[in-house]
Amino acid sequence: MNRMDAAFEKLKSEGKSALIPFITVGDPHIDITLELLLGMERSGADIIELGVPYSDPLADGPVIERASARALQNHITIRDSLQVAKKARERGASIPYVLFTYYNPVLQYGAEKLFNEMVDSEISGIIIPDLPLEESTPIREIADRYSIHLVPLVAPTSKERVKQIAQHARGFIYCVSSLGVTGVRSSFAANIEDFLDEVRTASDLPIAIGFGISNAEHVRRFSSQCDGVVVGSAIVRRIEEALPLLQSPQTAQDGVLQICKFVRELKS
Ligand SMILES: O=P(O)(O)OC[C@@H](O)[C@@H](O)c1c[nH]c2ccccc12
Repeated sequence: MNRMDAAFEKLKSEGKSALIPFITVGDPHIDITLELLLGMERSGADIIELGVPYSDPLADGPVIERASARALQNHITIRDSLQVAKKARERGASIPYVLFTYYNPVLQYGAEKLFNEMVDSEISGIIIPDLPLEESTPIREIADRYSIHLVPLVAPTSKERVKQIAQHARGFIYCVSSLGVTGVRSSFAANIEDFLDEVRTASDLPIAIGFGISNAEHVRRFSSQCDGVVVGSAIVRRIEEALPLLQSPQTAQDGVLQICKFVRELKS
């Protein structure tokens, strides 16, 4: 049983939905990432998406694009993401982590090597947004060998592909709430509840929703229908706002606490 499966099962038995924050590794510094992983867990995060910064984040809006640029100034790599996950485990972190990376860094690093090291870092899953179903078989076969979940994305436009994607899904199914790129939204696709029902009937796996979820009301709205709710840009934007605190050793902890306070609000 993968750590992620256990987390979803436990939450389901408690009638709860997973709060799944996304942060970019190394934004603004790898030591801050470590403190955020531990602090967000203490603040109610149930699963954390660890974003590997990339120079060409096609599916990302401006907030995460800027976070990737800040992290790349520190030359953050996939290896750093694996190491910070391992350090968090050594510091007592127990919630599941999902590595979030575009396909190119996976190819550069070597898929076999990556999955082998993900086991060592106790990372439970991976999301590769620009890996289409048609090209995903070799990666899924490696992932299955290491019992790591290759989590697929489905969007309202996926239509009949939802069934195909669901058949090959592992871990959970990431439902994108609306078209376009990541980023805070005030409204979602009109038929979003129908879309979620469609995904629900296509698979027994947990389903999580992401894109634009930015406050406790959004989290509450989707928690009844989804097993997980992903919040990225709204958290990353608070990291950006707290940069002056985070970038000075004397006040970094205050900055971390500010972000953790927001996570606690989302979980409330
Ligand atoms: O930032 P948002 O709107 O809260 O959406 C989550 C998103 O950040 C995270 O899951 C993610 C970051 N980059 C992505 C690219 C594609 C799909 C999902 C993502």
